[in-house]
Parts: sequence; structure tokens; C-alpha cells
Amino acid sequence: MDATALWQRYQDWLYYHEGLGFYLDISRMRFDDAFVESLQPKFDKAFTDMAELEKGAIANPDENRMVGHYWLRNHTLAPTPELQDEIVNTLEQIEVFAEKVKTGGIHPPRAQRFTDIISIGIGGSALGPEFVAEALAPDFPPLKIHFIDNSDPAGIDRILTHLRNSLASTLVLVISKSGGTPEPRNGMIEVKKAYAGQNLDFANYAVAITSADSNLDKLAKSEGWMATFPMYDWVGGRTSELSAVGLVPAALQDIDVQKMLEGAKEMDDATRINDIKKNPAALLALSWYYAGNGRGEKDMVVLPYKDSLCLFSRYLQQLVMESLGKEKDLDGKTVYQGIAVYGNKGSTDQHAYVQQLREGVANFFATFIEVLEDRNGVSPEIDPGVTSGDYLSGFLQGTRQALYDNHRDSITVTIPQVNPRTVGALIALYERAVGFYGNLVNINAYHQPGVEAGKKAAATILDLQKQVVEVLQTEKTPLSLQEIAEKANASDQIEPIYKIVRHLAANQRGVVLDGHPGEPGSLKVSLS
Ligand SMILES: O=P(O)(O)OC[C@H]1O[C@](O)(CO)[C@@H](O)[C@@H]1O
Repeated sequence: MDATALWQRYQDWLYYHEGLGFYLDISRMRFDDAFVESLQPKFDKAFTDMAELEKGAIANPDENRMVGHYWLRNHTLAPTPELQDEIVNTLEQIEVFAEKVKTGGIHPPRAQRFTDIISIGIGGSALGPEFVAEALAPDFPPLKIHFIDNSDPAGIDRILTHLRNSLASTLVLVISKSGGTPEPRNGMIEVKKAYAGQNLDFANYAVAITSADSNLDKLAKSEGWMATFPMYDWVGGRTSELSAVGLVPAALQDIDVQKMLEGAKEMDDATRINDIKKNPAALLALSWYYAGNGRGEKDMVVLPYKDSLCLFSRYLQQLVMESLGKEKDLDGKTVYQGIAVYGNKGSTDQHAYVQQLREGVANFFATFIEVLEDRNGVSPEIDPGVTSGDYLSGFLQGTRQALYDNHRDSITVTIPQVNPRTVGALIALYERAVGFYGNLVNINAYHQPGVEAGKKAAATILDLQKQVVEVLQTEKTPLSLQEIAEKANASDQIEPIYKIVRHLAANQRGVVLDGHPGEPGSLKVSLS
């Protein structure tokens, strides 16, 4: 296509949202009108199903749940007065609590103010708050946030070491919808021990965000934690950023949560329009479908050209891949659906993997996220008449062009500024696009059965570890791996047993390995 035709295509397909100053450009996706027409029936169904979902239909049939994250930013849409009240009341509670903490009305026993937050959670209970903190927290927030989002002891130590002199003024958020996920539980227990180590009563510092009656909820209530905020069963973890999960940490950092909700609501309104061309989420879903033939054949590379948005790709990784990565479709047919997502930020990635994008295997489509405002204030000139922001903008245009010239498609999302409204809008846009795409390919985008398999396997390993230790305690003489396996009634588990004892031996857990490390079969295992 020549430059004139491309310019025309750009104008024909450009979506612009006036209220948000938001643009979506899908002109560099090479679909034609016939393709759009062919998807129209699928979109008709997607629009109808989405409307039903918003009215409270059981859109997550496997878990028998409603899917209501859209109600969080417009409570009047929630299907019952009780739900509507709950949404309004929780938001009010969050704002009142955050204000009191920030102004010292609620303060720790031995300090005038809370200065820091440790936020403990994983997956949807971490990625949104991490993304939003990076994107929107002021340079000098009233409370500085630190995240424990794993069961990595060294990672936990790092945070606790940084905070060892300010633990007495650090508020702990424990975020877990189910209240039973092992990683946040481990983090919470370790952090609790650190407080006890400084003679601080953890309950005076801890806040739970979880579902009613979960183990975490019960613990928080029985120990009299500072506060608890609810997670609802109709909000999935990966769409929970605009529930208490994201709003509590955001409000504590002085991020305008009302504006985030406002931006999301405006985007929700825009993505409720039943016309593909006038609906930015439909345009995204259409582009994804086109790129990967509705089978996820191409990866989504997300390139925000703004440092503060660098966690957007990680956030989207869960939203897209946990939602769309499914073995079975809604009819029980094996489909192996999904779209792989990765990315970091431009132009940094130009000096990392863009080489492959431009010239290597063409198994992706790019999404550029462009921010019109370079910085708050005037930029100095780097060269006569040129700023670093001009460079960044040029790099984006250049990479987009270079990819297109080599038959690599791209989408460009443009926002005027990184602010609470535009971030709320981006979150809402992708939530809806994922919902539409799930519908187009006929999968349940709201469950995650695959994650359970890994969790069960991990639990089995921990049970096996207990058995192995019992065998070693009973036997008292060095044993081969084979002997341990037989005595533990786990003859088919020699390799996991080897990994268990090697890990214990590496961590001063009283296990000794004799023999050549490179020949695991020769090892004798005993307790020291
Ligand atoms: O908030 P929870 O219940 O601790 O779950 C954390 C994450 O674990 C998952 O259930 C599975 O990884 C995610 O969907 C969720 O965001």
C-alpha cells in the first residue's frame, strides 16, 4: 500500500474518544473489509453476551459465578440493590480509611504516622497494584509501597531489610481473594514474625483484603487486625484492580481513585457500543483475531513508550493469558486457545529484542502505547530544536514503520498523559477486549483451571518432603535415594526425592549428601 492509501486507511480506521483524548489506530493490521464482515456474526453474539454478563448472567459457568467487574465503576449496573450498596459503601470505607491513615488519624502505636506499606499478594492481587504504583504514585507519596509477591525467601528478606528501621511505621496489606493462596500466606507469616521480632503487635499494622469468611478473613477478625476490606466472588483476581485490591493501596499512596474509576467508566461506556468500528475494545479484539487467525498464532508484544507504564505488559500478561489460555472451549472441544503476551518498554526494547521483531521469526504483532505528553513541564533541548521526548516519539514512529515495511503488523494506542483517568481507561479497555475475544473464540475467559494443576503438584511435593524427612529420622543410617523412595512408599518418585534432599542440604536443614553431585544415583543421604 502506498503512502497515500495508508494515510487514508489510517483515517478510515482511527478511533478517537473525545472525553479521554484517547486514540486507537489499527490501520497497520492488514485485514480487509471482507474479514471484518466475516466476523460480524461473532461480534453480534459477543455484544449480546456481554450485555447479559453486565446484567448478572452466570458468565463463568464452571465456577457458577457472575462476572461483575464493570459494576465497580458504575454501581447502578449491579443487578441487586444489596450489591449496589456494597460497592458504594466499600468505596466510601476505603476513602475514609486512607484519609485517616494519611493524616495520622489512624496511626501505629509507636509513631505519629504510617510511612510505608508492605503489600503482600500474588497474581491479580499484586500485578494491578504494582502496575498502578509504578504508573501513578507521586514522587513523594505519603506512604511508600513495597511488594512481596512471591514465596522467595531472599525477596522477602530484601524488603524486610530495607524496612527494618521503619517497621514500626509500616502498614501491611495482605491481599488474597481466596485467602488461602500459599505464597501470600507464607509472606504474611514471615512478615508477622519480623514484627514479633521487634515486639510489635502485628494486628496493629495489618489490613486484610479478602473474601468474606476466607481463612484470611477469619484470621484477621480473630486477631483484631486494623481493618478488612472485601473482595467479591463476582470479581476475578485479574480484573480486581478497581476493587479494594487496587483501590486501597492506590488511595494510601495518594492516587486519585475516583479519577481511575471515572476513566474506567468512560471507557466502559465507550466499549458498550454495539458497533465494531465505534468500539475500541471490539477493534482490539478484531485485530487480535486477525493477527492470530482466532487461534493465537501470533504473540502480542506490548511496547509502552513511557517508563511509568513499563509494568503494563506484565499486568496484561496475566489478564490476557490467564483469561484466554484454555484447553477446552465452552462446548468441551479441545482448542488450546490463548495469546502469548510479552514486552517491556520502548525505546529500551529497541536495544534488546526489536532486532528479532524486525527481521526474525514473524510470530507476533506489536502494540505500541504512546503518551503524547513528554513530561510535566518544558523539556530542555538535546540538539538544536530537539528534545529527548522528540527522540522517543521518533523511535516509536520509526519502529512502527520499520516493522510494517517488513510485513509485521502493529496497533498503536495513544493517550494524552499518564494520569489516573487514562490508566483507569486502559485497564477497562483491555478487560473488555479480553472479554470480547474470549467470546469470539468461544472460551470461558473468567476461570483458570490450569493453574490448579501446578498448585496441586506443589502440595504433593511438600507432602513427599515430610515423608522423606520422617524416613531419614527413623533410619538414622545413610540411605540411597532408591532406599528412601522405597521406605517412603514412593518408588516412582526418585527424581523429586533427589530434588527435595538437594534443596534441604543446600539450606542448613540438617540433611547431608555424600557422593558425587554430578552422579545423583551415587548419593547417600543422612541427617547431620
Ligand atoms: O487473590 P488470590 O486468591 O490469593 O489469588 C491470586 C492469584 O491466583 C490465581 O487464582 C491463580 O494463579 C489468580 O487467578 C489470582 O489472581
